[in-house]
Amino acid sequence: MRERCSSLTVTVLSNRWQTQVSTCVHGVVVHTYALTLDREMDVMTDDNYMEGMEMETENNPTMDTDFSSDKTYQHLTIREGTSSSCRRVKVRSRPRLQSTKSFPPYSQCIGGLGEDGDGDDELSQSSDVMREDRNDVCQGTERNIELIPRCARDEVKEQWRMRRKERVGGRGEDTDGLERWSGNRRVEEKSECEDKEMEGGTNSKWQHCRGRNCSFEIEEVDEERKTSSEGENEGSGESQERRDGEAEELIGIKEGSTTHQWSSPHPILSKLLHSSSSTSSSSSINFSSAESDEVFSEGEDVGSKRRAFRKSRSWKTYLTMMHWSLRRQGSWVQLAGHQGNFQLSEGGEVLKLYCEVEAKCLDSLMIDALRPFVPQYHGCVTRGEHCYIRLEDLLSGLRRPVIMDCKMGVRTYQEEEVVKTQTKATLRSDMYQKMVKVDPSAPSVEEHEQKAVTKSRYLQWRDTTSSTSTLGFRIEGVMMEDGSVQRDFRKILTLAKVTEAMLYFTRSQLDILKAYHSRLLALSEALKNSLFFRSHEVIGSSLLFVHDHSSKASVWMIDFGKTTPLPDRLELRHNIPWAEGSREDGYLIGLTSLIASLSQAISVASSQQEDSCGEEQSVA
Ligand SMILES: Nc1ncnc2c1ncn2[C@@H]1O[C@H](COP(=O)(O)OP(=O)(O)OP(=O)(O)O)[C@@H](O)[C@H]1O
Ligand SMILES: O=P(O)(O)O[C@@H]1[C@H](O)[C@H](O)[C@@H](OP(=O)(O)O)[C@H](OP(=O)(O)O)[C@H]1O
Repeated sequence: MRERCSSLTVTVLSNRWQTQVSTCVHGVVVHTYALTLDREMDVMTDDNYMEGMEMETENNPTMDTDFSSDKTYQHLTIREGTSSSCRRVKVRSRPRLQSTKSFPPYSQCIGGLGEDGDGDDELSQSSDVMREDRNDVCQGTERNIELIPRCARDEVKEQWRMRRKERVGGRGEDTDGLERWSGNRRVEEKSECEDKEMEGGTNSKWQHCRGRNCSFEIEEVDEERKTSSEGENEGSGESQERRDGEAEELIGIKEGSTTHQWSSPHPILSKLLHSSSSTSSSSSINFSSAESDEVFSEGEDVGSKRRAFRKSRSWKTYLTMMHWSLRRQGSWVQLAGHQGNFQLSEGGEVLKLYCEVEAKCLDSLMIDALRPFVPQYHGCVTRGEHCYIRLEDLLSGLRRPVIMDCKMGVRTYQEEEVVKTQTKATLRSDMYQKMVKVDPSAPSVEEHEQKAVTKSRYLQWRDTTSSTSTLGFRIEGVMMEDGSVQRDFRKILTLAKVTEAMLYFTRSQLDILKAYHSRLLALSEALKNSLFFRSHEVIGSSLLFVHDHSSKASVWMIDFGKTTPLPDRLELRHNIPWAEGSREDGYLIGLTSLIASLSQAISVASSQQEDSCGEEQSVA
């Protein structure tokens, strides 16, 4: 006989809600725990968030009723049937973002199917089997050097180029570097078959991958909305405003991601999941506001899901809680860099395709003065045929993050690339085409004839057409809270324009600007004390600026794929221009420019604020 009961406990604590949902089916308790929500339900706290769902047998002795036993809190407990057990909240700490007080407005939900989405599927399916054997996880890099004799990233880049060529068919080369991100918001999800073989510990018989789980939640909550509006509010006409609000919430879920675990699938969930997964074939989804509708209606068997859902009305509450919980998860966005380099992972991590150079840098950085400025590095993991480095997801927990990627240094090519060009140059027609697209007069006569340029020629040209050569950094891209991406900043040449970009990026919010400014000053201090910095040529590395509407802002050093150790006893100053053979990278020139630009932006924003205060006073 089917035995089903559920309980929901909501603990109101100050301005947060802590909740636990427990459901008992067949004598087994499924509970969602530790949903810690702000009252506005959209502010993620940095140090506390819902980690997942677990399953226990009802007689499991490890019960924990932390929340309900706390007498100082108000309680709202809704119970049907018998009670359940709840395990201790899993709290994960991560470096704190600097808090400020402002709340940037956001107008739309983010999302976006980026270009090339179809191709992404192919790649993620072919290269990422996503069956993570815990035994494959190796700390450090030694094992991976054996596993991957050459940098997997090169192979993947090559694959992308090949695939791009195939896709454009007879038209020849990539015309605008589509193997790289155009900056659209992107979430890599796992394919259906991968769902079935999700990574898991030895105890886990069945696990649900975060990507699939997300789409399931979206579909089900969406269905709930449809069902209730049809069944209960038919004809009453829901206001568009509310629908929009809900859609926004749903996007919030879709972007979110988490890994939930059950030791066996709940029958209803299983059914719903089955219907969900069997209708969704995408293994790689890019969300865009323009195409988000497709995400919702992707060949779904709406009727059957509706029927299933009607049977499980009691799950409404449960799903709503899941909805809330998932909103707490950050959304993954890759603003710049190579397509196919990243994968989502569970537990606030992202996986970046293994590169020995980068892994070695990260190893060193974890014991360096720069550690607080670098995403936590958790060693490597093998997935399918590739090895990945496990990095802290710097967007984890942020909602509608606003991001800026600044590529640091006065050059983005390594000295060896220049030498290579002089000895055996590989001609790149894709780079020639990118060049011509921006400036048809840029290639030399010879290059026009060849319809190709060398990589170092292209990179040098790119550096001079951006602020890289002059200011020691360039803004690779900016993504605003609505998901819109600006890549035109790469053409900026002057500090005044960078300042304008800063004001745009921060919407002139003083607190955010100040937070960034002081973080960069702190970084500047740390760089002085860094052995790593002194002994490495830092090329093509970025500073990732991240803030969100909840007044958090921080800057992180990322991308060490072209950062190489110097020969013994050679130390760089990093603040002088490059001359061939000097290996100077000009990283500090870039940092100084960024700090100067932020100072200017702070002055501008302060006077804007004073002006508006003055205007208000004169009106009053
Ligand atoms: N640890 C992280 N947490 C969150 N986002 C990240 C992280 N690392 C990278 N990203 C995102 O991915 C983008 C590209 O990162 P990165 O520069 O490391 O990639 P890449 O492919 O090596 O780039 P490039 O082609 O410039 O060498 C960044 O702009 C950022 O949006
Ligand atoms: O930004 P753009 O104008 O598209 O140009 C790319 C950019 O300079 C990348 O830094 C570079 O990758 P690396 O940093 O890894 O060298 C890439 O080379 P690639 O095409 O060989 O990957 C270029 O195509």
